[in-house]
Amino acid sequence: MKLDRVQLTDFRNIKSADFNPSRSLSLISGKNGSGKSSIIEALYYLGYGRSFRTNKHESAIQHDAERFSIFTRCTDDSGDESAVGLQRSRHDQFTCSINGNHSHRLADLVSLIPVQLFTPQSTDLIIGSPGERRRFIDWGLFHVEHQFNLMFQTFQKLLKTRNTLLKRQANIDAPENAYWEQQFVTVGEHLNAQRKDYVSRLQPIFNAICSEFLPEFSLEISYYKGWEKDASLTDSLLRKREYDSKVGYTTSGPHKSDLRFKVDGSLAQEILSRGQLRMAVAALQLSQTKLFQQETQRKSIFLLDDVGAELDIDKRERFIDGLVAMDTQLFVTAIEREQLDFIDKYKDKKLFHVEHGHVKEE
Ligand SMILES: Nc1ncnc2c1ncn2[C@@H]1O[C@H](COP(=O)(O)OP(=O)(O)OP(=O)(O)O)[C@@H](O)[C@H]1O
Repeated sequence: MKLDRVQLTDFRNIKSADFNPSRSLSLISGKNGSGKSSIIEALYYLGYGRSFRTNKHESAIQHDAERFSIFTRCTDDSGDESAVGLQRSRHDQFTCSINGNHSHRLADLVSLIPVQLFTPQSTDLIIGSPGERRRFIDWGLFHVEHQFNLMFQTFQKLLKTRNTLLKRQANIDAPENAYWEQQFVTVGEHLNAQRKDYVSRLQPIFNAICSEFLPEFSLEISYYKGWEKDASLTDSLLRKREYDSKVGYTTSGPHKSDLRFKVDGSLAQEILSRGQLRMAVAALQLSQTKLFQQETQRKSIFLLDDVGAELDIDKRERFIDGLVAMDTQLFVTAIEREQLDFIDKYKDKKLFHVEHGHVKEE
């Protein structure tokens, strides 16, 4: 997917912007508070239907405006053109429009435009909560496995049902409840198998990229399924039944799965510096981009916010080289162009300057 034109209206401090990004690399520079991250946030909305900075859509609507809108003309990987729009008002639910057809289904938008993001907070992928890492794996599965979203939504519903039964102290073995338990196990084992398989496909790519990005360390990534290693989910649920009833929720299952990063047997966050952790995250994201391309023959859109704050100059260059070589459409923000002085070597690039919410091509 490539975005050919982007139009923003009443998004944060951007009253109105209309620009044609490069199909390869767009550098967006400007002073603090000029609106660079707002552009990245708006593009992220196209890929996720939400912000990465806030859960409140209202915060992204320009003060005094009723709604924001984000519109793009894009070309997919088979050369078909689409017009995609998204609006959020202070009151409505989510609505998007794809080639004139309106939809309230987030999945319609999200499956169309695959977007990845790297920001100063990206180390959370390693040091943050397991939920961050599950979302990372699930992004890959969502874009690769057609039925993944349906299965994931079904699992969430089954988990909710099981937790409700546990809270009510219901007898899980009663015939009317045993059905739900069985469904939970079937879908849960399936979800686990897909995640495990995804991580095993990602591992060799990650190892190869890490040996280039962090050659001084041997970084290993492993998958924890969310319950005891050698047990089936049925056995684990049975073993924890009494405890789960006491606490009122399910303590084992794929909703507890995680990724673990280790360097010589120790947790990566105990060994690596902050900059090295960022490189590990960059390697992880590059691996995911590569796997996504290999398995779908599609290209993703990559957003790199405030790259100067994240990585030193050769790491920045290596990361951007990797993304450009994979033909992702890349949007990079920096306070000053000099933070990316190596950028001159890229042929197909565009430079944009942002000032008080106005975007101008240089
Ligand atoms: N809802 C809103 N309406 C109008 N302006 C807003 C809104 N939300 C944030 N702003 C303002 O938008 C401006 C742009 O913020 P943004 O985070 O995009 O800046 P930036 O260029 O990325 O800055 P930095 O380099 O400091 O990260 C800020 O001055 C912020 O106060």
